[in-house]
Amino acid sequence: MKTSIATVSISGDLEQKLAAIAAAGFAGVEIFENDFLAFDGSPAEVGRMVRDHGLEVTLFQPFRDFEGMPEPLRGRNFDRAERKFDLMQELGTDLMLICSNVSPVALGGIDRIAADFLELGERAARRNLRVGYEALAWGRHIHDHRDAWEVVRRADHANIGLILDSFHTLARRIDVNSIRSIPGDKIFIVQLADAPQIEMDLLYWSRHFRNMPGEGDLAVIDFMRAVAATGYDGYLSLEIFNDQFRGGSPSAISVDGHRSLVYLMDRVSRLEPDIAIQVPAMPDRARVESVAFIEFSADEEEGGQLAALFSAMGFERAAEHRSKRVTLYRQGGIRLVLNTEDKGFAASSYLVHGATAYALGLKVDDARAAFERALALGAECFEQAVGPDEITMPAIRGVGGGVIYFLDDTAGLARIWDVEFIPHAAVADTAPAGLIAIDHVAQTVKYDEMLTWLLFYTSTLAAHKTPMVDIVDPAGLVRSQVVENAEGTLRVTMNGAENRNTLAGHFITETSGSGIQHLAFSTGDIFATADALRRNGFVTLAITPNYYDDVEARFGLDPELTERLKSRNILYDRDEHGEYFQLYSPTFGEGLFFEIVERRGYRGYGAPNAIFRIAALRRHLRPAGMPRR
Ligand SMILES: O=C(O)c1ccc(O)c(O)c1
Ligand SMILES: [Mg+2]
Repeated sequence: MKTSIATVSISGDLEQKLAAIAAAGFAGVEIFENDFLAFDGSPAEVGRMVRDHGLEVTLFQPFRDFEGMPEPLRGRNFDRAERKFDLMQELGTDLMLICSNVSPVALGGIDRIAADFLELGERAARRNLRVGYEALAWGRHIHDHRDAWEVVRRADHANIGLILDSFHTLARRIDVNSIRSIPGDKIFIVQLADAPQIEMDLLYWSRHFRNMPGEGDLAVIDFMRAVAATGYDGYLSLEIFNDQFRGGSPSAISVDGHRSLVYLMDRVSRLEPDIAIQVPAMPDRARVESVAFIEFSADEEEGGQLAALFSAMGFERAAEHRSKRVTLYRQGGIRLVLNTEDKGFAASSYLVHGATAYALGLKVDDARAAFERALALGAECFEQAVGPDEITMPAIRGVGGGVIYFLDDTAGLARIWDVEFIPHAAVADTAPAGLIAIDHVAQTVKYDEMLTWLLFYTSTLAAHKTPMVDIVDPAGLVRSQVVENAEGTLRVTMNGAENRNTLAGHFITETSGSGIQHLAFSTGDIFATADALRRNGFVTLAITPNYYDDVEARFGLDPELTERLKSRNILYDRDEHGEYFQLYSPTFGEGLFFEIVERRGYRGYGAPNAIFRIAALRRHLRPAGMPRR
């Protein structure tokens, strides 16, 4: 498969853009005229720069307001096109993109437009150039790829073809199956973009909110299936107008872009196995069976505090690592690993981020396959020296530089706990609290990394994302989106912080980056759990009495239930599937905390309660500017 990206999709000057695009693995680049105009060098120099990076110029664009014009504008447009043909020849590309005319004086008329393209085709042919016609969703007369195709068909010239752009087709909800009857060789290039589903003016939506395939809500897979069915096997070119990307990291955005194309085509080739496009072979998305463990890094002192907290939550100190200062805590199906080594990755993570949950172990159907797929999608492999009796778990780097380990039932990996750890003779300092499993892992990320990690998870693991919700923090909005699988065995909530004053923003600032901010454990009986926790000396986050008045009124709760909730600081929510109960620990360190939930059919995450628990959690934070500990 041949991948390309338009220079407008990323930030930086032309040199920075090309370097990032090449490093991410693209083969081609669309040169946007403005990037060229702003560059202090000749077209030939730009062409050389592109080729020096091992890239090809896939097209030059955009040429605007060409077709269906009255004289003398029509004549001038041909002169203008000839000038750009000169430039293209110097640049070293044979394809020009003409987007449909938006001028109020454009005359329209499909045969008039076709005649203009026939004449331009003749001129292009003299120079061995080609021209592709793209219907902008807001074009004056042509705003549907079916009409653009009719123009191309009537022009009937070898050097005139069609350019498809998923945004324009999908934004207008045009039936993508209409693409299946277009001959593949008349499609000169395919541009791809996704976008979040928001109701707004088409032009504004397109120019500011496009994102990478798989990052938005449009049916880009269906679009691409239809394109693939035509036999098309040319470039797949990202054209992403996005305000955030324009200001983002050129390399990170390029890596996301490349991943999005590989992932898209992986999905398409599984649905349409006979397509002409060659798609890299890789294992299918990994099925997550459970969150097998969470590993914390800390020094001795904070490690002791965390251990006390685990103990208060009813965890049993189950085993010690044979050779390292690593302790395994267990309760129900939950494993927490506390690493207080002063060497190795955990120690360096502690130095940089403080006491955090730096690693996530996922039990998948096939750990090797999950690892291979992640690498094929551009994930960074994680390796560190293992001791003589230790097992190497396949691992990659995840959010905030943390680690994701893959485990499975194969003999080598399933035995890890027995091989590496020595069990304790029952040392339960406290009574179990009925915790069963990890309900969800909550990661806090910088807002402009949200799309990166959503794509990372959904492309690697068999999981989907849910719509974004706003979480109201007294100090600002936090955007929250969930990655989960249908079985409910993987639930990762991602909170994107835009400003450092929010609880999430504070966590990012003070721990030097994104990471796991809280863990939610499930229980089958939140009231019994709350009582057990209390007996263990666990301090529950205090919720205001005002909350309970409101919740009782809002849901029409039995006052007796309200009282049971209130006396235990349990929050309540309900959706069409059932009820939800939550309680929280105060924050530990720079904002790490724990949650305990009981789901009675409920599918959400208690978003309406977030404002109340955030306000309460904030009361425990170290004031800004005060030294750590
Ligand atoms: O927003 C635009 O004007 C514009 C220009 C060229 C394109 O290929 C496109 O999809 C949009
Ligand atoms: Mg386009």
